[in-house]
Amino acid sequence: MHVTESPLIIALDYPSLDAALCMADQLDPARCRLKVGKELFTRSGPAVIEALHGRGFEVFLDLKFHDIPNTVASAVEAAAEQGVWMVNLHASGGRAMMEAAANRLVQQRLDTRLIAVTVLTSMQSSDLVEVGVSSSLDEQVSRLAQLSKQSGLHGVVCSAQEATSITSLCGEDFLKVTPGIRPAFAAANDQQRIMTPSNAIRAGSTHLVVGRPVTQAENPMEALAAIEAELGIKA
Ligand SMILES: O=C(O)c1cc(=O)[nH]c(=O)n1[C@@H]1O[C@H](COP(=O)(O)O)[C@@H](O)[C@H]1O
Repeated sequence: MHVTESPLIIALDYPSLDAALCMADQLDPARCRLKVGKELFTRSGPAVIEALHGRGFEVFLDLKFHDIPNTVASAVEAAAEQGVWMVNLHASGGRAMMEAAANRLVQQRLDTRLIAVTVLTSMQSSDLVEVGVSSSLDEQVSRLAQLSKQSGLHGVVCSAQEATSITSLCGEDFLKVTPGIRPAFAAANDQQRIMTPSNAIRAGSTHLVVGRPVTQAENPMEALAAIEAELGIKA
């Protein structure tokens, strides 16, 4: 497996193994990590993880688990046994769920990073009100980040807009994995809390998740190169 210095994680949000591997084959494990999400994993299963590992990529398995503690701990264990670099769950599942999952990785000596989604980057304040959360969006993200840290997780998924405050609350080493990354040339799509790649790094994001700005670009490799240039990464 190649361990890259790049903060970039490319989201392989494709409907088939073939389409995902077609993109992976244009990419280089020295340049980025890859994220496998719900659609691709539901269609292709663990075969996609194996195929990406075989090409030298570190993989973030993004299935955002949210269930009772024993179920989530067992699912996280199953993901980690496939050798993935990172796996995630929803922090709103609570302390007992997160502790069970984190403890399971320690007990089984599994070296996979476990991170928690705070508030989805597709949500804004009014969406939180609608689901009965009365605190502000920033307060909710901070609360869930601190709970994730106390529960033994390695970091969180948040928007880059919250990365600075999470660093001051949870420390530099606490991972801030930020989707909603939108270079100036890209459309926001369904993302609400967005930031450019360079501003996200300046704000303290440790990893940037980029999907459609690269995968749906007319020329994906040119789009990736533009993001790398913005970040000062030499090709
Ligand atoms: O956990 C995630 O990866 C995630 C959390 C979140 O709050 N927002 C979010 O967009 N994501 C994922 O990050 C990716 C973003 O893709 P684009 O919006 O196409 O760049 C998608 O695969 C989402 O499933």
